[in-house]
Amino acid sequence: MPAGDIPARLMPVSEALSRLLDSASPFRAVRDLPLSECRGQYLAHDVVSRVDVPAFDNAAVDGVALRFADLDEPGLTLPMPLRIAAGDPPATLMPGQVARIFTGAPVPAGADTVLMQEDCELADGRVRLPGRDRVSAGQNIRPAGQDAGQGQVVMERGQRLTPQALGLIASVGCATVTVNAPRVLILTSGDEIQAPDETPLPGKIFDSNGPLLEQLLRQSGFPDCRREHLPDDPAMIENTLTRVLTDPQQRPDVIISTGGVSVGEEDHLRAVLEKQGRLDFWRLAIKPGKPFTYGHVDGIPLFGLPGNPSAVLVCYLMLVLPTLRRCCGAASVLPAPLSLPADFAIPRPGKRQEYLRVRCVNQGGQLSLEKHPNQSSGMLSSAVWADGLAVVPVGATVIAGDRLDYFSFAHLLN
Ligand SMILES: Nc1nc2c(c(=O)[nH]1)N[C@H]1C(S)=C(S)[C@@H](COP(=O)(O)OP(=O)(O)OC[C@H]3O[C@@H](n4cnc5c(N)ncnc54)[C@H](O)[C@@H]3O)O[C@H]1N2
Ligand code: MOO
Repeated sequence: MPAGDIPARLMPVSEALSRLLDSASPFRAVRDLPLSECRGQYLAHDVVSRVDVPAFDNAAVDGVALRFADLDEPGLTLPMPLRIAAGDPPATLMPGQVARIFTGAPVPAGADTVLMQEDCELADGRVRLPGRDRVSAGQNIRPAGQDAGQGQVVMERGQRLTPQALGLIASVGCATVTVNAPRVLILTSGDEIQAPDETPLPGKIFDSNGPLLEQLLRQSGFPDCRREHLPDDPAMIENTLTRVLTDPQQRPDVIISTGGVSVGEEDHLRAVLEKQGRLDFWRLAIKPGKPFTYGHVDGIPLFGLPGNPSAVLVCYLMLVLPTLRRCCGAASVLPAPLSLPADFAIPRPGKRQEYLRVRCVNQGGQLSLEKHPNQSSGMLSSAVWADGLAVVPVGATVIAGDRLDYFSFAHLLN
């Protein structure tokens, strides 16, 4: 499509997402990291357990270990010559005896059941036991390999390293993991943009997209990001792209730009992309975010987000992040939305699928969605007020009580 031509139809969001996911190729950049440094990142390789977890049958409670077959009528009293604490080596229990045992300690060979100390009477090296009818054979024993078996894949490539995943990986004896480590270049654009620490100048605005995108990336597991700013000058945009693509120290794996992709005379990014690389598609039926642009330069994917900050937020969460996750090998790239009633109306059908900045509120135990009164894509205060996005499909109208798909920010960034 020659630069300047405007496509007759806006591409549906679902089609754009399918095309992005289909085009996602695995990241080549990976890095070995200690567990303490990789929270939130995505595994590049499966994690295989080095051991059985637990490594041995162990007591789930503080009490006594015995043979179920030794139990009889209530009141039977047996000698307790053994004492086994967590960390002790394996021991053996003789028939007709019980062992004092503590939570996490190895169940001695010969024992098959553990009773809680509250259910017995311990005195003078002997134990008075309950009757067999009050006990189940095998109770209170956590069997070896219950959590993970030696050689078992416990975490798969593409899975995210949550705190609980890191705990599991440590439990199977792995101290480092290999994570995807794409370098992301954030390109903000526009002659009107100033850094937030500069003196405000007439006609200029402070850059919010740069900090917004950088923190979105960090929070979603992509800490290796760098920012550059582009003026509204095609030659300088070309030079910057050539420099970063040809210098191995700077060459990114992904580029995310903001601004300069609409139809104005100062919107040059798309034209440069077409000249220097390949434009895959442009203009979606999404609100905010209509001028969303996707292409490649020298084989590197470039997501061209619009300049309006809330369009950046929506396009990142709904289109860019799912694609990055797929490049990491993730099977699931978007959370399932909740279906919640709206407490507002949208009387006129729209031509674009709209992502409203909403809050989920609890009224007397019933959850419902409240919409920020100002949905301008130039505003970020509404995105701070909101805790998620509600989706209004193309052509739909809404009356209060209608259910909408709702994605919380916490869930989207989880
Ligand atoms: N004639 C038309 N005009 C516009 C259309 C259209 O279809 N026809 N689409 C509108 C829509 S929708 C959007 S969204 C914007 C997006 O335009 P661009 O992607 O080219 O973005 P810019 O024009 O460069 O910037 C838009 C807006 O965002 C501000 N901005 C840019 N960068 C930053 C930054 N780093 N931090 C904070 N704010 C930023 C910029 O100053 C503009 O106000 O186009 C509409 N126009
Ligand atoms: O698609 Mo734009 O972000 O609505 O203003």
